[in-house]
Amino acid sequence: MKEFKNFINGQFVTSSSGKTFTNRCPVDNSVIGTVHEAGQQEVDMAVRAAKAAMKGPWGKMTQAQRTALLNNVADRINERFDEFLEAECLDTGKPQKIAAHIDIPRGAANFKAFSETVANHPTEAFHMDTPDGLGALNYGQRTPKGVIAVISPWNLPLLLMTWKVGPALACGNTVVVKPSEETPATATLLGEVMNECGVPEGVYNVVHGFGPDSAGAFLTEHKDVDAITFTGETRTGEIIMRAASVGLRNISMECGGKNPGIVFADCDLDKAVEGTLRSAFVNCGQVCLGTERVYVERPLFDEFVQRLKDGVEQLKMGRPEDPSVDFGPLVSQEHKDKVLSYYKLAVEEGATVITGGGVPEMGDALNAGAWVEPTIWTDLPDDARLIKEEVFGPCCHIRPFDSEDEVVHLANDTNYGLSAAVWTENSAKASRIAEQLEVGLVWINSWFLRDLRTAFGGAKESGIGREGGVHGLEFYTETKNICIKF
Ligand SMILES: NC(=O)c1ccc[n+]([C@@H]2O[C@H](COP(=O)([O-])OP(=O)(O)OC[C@H]3O[C@@H](n4cnc5c(N)ncnc54)[C@H](O)[C@@H]3O)[C@@H](O)[C@H]2O)c1
Ligand SMILES: O=C/C=C/C=C(\O)C(=O)O
Repeated sequence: MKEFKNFINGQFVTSSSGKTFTNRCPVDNSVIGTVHEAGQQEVDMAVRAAKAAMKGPWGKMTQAQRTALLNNVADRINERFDEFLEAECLDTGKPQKIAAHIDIPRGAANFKAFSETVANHPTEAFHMDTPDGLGALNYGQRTPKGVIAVISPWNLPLLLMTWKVGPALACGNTVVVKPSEETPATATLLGEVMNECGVPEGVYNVVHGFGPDSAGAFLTEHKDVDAITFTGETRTGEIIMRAASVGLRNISMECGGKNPGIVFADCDLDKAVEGTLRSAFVNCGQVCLGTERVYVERPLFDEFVQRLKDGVEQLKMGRPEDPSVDFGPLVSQEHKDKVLSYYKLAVEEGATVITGGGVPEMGDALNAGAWVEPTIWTDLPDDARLIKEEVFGPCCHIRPFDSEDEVVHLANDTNYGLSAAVWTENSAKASRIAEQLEVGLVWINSWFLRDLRTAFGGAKESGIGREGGVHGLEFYTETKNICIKF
């Protein structure tokens, strides 16, 4: 039985209120351990420690010293790779094969990439004329914002948390992280790594708990938090924006999606099927960038539906440690109930179920887990709730289209605007479509291919702001203009 404590000022601390909650593994609903819930007192301690650390050794380090420390953190994550892998897969139930390829390596890489960005991006400089003819020089200086609150979700816990902690620390800030209550393990383990690498106390803090009336709300409402970076549901983002409005604190929001996949008849069909299989079903469909609406040009429609169905029916479900397994459970019983309610709704709204639609028979021990079948539907009307709302499960709806204009209209007919995948061998058409899509990210003939130097974020209700590369620097630093009169 494990214990997950808060990590504050370099120490693992229990909750002064004595409040705890149970962390369960969604594979079989077994108990992993007990999590110590942070109350107002622990959140105050964490923010105080983070604020003090800005004035301590961390605040006085050179960029090169900080970079060296963050590189050590990345290396240490890789040295303790198997522990991170096991912790992440117990919390989420995801196959180790996937986490070993995506979550843990990116968790480490996030600590390396942004030090390079900080070192290699200049600030602006402008010479200006003045009436006396002598002129003046303006130049920009980036300074850390201070204490950054990081609120992260459960679907890619280490990856999405370090995607924020990496640049925040590379820019010289300190952080207080509130990981999802579903996945406390890797954020806690990272506390050990920070200590092992000699990251000064108070630079990285973790408070465990829930959203409302718990650590999430206490942290985002805290007046000494200077900026908040959030990944999660759009409705949660709205609540956090309200909290951030007090004291005009800056926010970065990476929220939900209802992402289209657009498959033209001139695509490379093998690649389009394989790519859509990944984009709709990897991580049990729990990826914000995942495809939940697939539009296929009519001549290819029947063949594509059949090929995707065949692919889905070959996915192997099972325990995370089995190397042949591609498909795990959802993250929790609660999320399973939500996804199954959408499976029921789809049928009520008139869907034809091409495959799946229910709960798989997994055998005795696993039947208590959060398993659902990967599911494909066709024939839903464009205004169905299932076409409008994010399910965040292993499912997609496939609909035929006849023209470029029609598919652009269908793809954009949503409140969300995170990402899209376009499949065609005609690059002029691909660019034409990509430029018309109201999203933050378009992949052409690929999906979730990430270059950390590029802008990442969503349009419409999928988010506010961009992180990644220099865009992250804009959020994690305050740019000061210094004007020197000659
Ligand atoms: N755009 C992206 O980059 C991206 C990436 C991953 C996930 N997501 C989105 O995240 C969602 C799934 O994650 P989730 O269910 O963990 O999201 P969620 O919004 O329920 O929770 C996210 C985090 O916010 C915290 N939280 C909840 N209420 C809060 C409150 N009132 N104040 C402060 N904190 C609060 C939670 O405890 C958790 O740590 C999906 O909508 C998905 O699309 C988006
Ligand atoms: O579930 C959402 C995945 C988000 C991925 C990233 O933020 C990233 O790759 O940096």
